Amino acid sequence: MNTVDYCTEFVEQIALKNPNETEFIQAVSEVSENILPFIEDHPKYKKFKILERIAEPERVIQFRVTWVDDAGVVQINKGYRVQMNSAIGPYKGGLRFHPTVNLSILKFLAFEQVFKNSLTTLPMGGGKGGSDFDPKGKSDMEIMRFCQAFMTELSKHIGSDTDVPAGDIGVGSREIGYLFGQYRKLRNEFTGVLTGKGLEFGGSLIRPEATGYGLLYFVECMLNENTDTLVDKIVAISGSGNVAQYAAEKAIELGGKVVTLSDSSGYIYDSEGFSKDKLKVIFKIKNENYERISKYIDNFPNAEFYPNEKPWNVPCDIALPCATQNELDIQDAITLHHNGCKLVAEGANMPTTPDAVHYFLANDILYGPGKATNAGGVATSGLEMSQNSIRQNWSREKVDSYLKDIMIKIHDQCKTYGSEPHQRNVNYYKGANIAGFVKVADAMLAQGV
Ligand SMILES: NC(=O)C1=CN([C@@H]2O[C@H](COP(=O)(O)OP(=O)(O)OC[C@H]3O[C@@H](n4cnc5c(N)ncnc54)[C@H](O)[C@@H]3O)[C@@H](O)[C@H]2O)C=CC1
Ligand SMILES: O=C(O)CCC(=O)C(=O)O
Repeated sequence: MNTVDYCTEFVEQIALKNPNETEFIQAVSEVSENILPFIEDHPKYKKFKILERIAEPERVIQFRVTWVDDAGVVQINKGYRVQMNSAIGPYKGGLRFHPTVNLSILKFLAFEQVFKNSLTTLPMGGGKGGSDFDPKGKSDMEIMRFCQAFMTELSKHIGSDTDVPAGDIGVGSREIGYLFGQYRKLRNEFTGVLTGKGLEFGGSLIRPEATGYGLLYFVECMLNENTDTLVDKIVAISGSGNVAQYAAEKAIELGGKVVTLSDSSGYIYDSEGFSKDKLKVIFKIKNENYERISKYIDNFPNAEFYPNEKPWNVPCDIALPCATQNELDIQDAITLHHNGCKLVAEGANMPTTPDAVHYFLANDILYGPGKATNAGGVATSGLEMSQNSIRQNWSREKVDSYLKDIMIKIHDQCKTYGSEPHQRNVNYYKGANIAGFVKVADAMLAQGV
């Protein structure tokens, strides 16, 4: 069978085995595009069906979450944990609370996480979980009761050496606190079973900032590779949650001019660029008041709000999608290109549709895939696990310097596997997929079928 037939058959099998799981099939297809030709050149991986095995979760746990809302009404949600691969370490990956959560989305996220965690150079397997619970409009007490009910079930399946969840969309430090409190009560043990914890109870400095900061450290590497820097670059960012906020903060610190942020209601455009003081207002709107991004205009009337639109039609040098999956499509890619965008790096997981990725690669736009560029978050979670294990708290400077070092190492791995003869740009898409695969694949080979 030639490589093209092998690829086609592989993806067909995945689609047959996982019917209607659109996002999961998309994630596996994207990875296999680079891995299957690599496997053809390294038959040991083919013989032992390593990619086929990576694409089948080791375990999927689904459970009922029942809780009582403020009006005394019983509510029922679905809870999940996908334990995808533990060949190189305990399952590790976030929890997402969002009404769109389903098995397809969590399997795609868990699959991506396996490769991402491998790239971090730390010993972490891949997992992901969450619920279709919608935190929007819920009171603090409702959030607490939901988290307690969710952890009552989840606690049976996780542990500091088994599976260590963290935050993702809809799960920040408040939710991690409630989840941790419930685990501690149920198990009567104080252990690093979650990351992203508060500093008072085992959290790590820099973890909140890590995904956004790491993204910008990676962008710096991509630019440096082309003897360029972030200074004076116009940066468009989507999202306004954890990743977007700290991506904006670090981009500004490195000399960039950040002009957009967004949420699911639309985007704001500030042609003067956000300053650190303006960002503080956004942090307050989003992290304390849980309000819409359009509130920014009340404070800065010169800025503009575009309801129900994405920020990709704003002229920029660099685009950083930091909101959610498939938020940047082919039309957005063409618009970005025509407006002069030279670099796209993903803060979110799989925010770029496959046709848009191929458009970037074909048009010499530097493209950094999320599994490499947003790995700083989980890497710093790995550093939190290390600190918990040795009962220490490292300084901000120490964690930040580890984070920077890890992002440089991820960039190096992408270069090793993604440099192509006669190509000016590193193919980070290919490099990240192959580098992430090799470590997990070799561990699986060594451990037997
Ligand atoms: N928090 C972390 O450490 C990491 C997060 N990620 C990914 O980054 C992305 C953002 O996550 P966080 O910032 O943690 O979540 P968050 O809950 O703090 O923020 C999510 C942001 O995305 C926006 N958003 C959600 N759905 C949207 C939609 N349909 N259209 C436009 N905006 C939308 C929300 O309004 C919010 O501003 C997700 O793809 C997540 O999987 C990736 C690596 C690590
Ligand atoms: O820190 C973690 O374990 C979770 C990070 C995460 O969910 C991600 O990288 O997408």
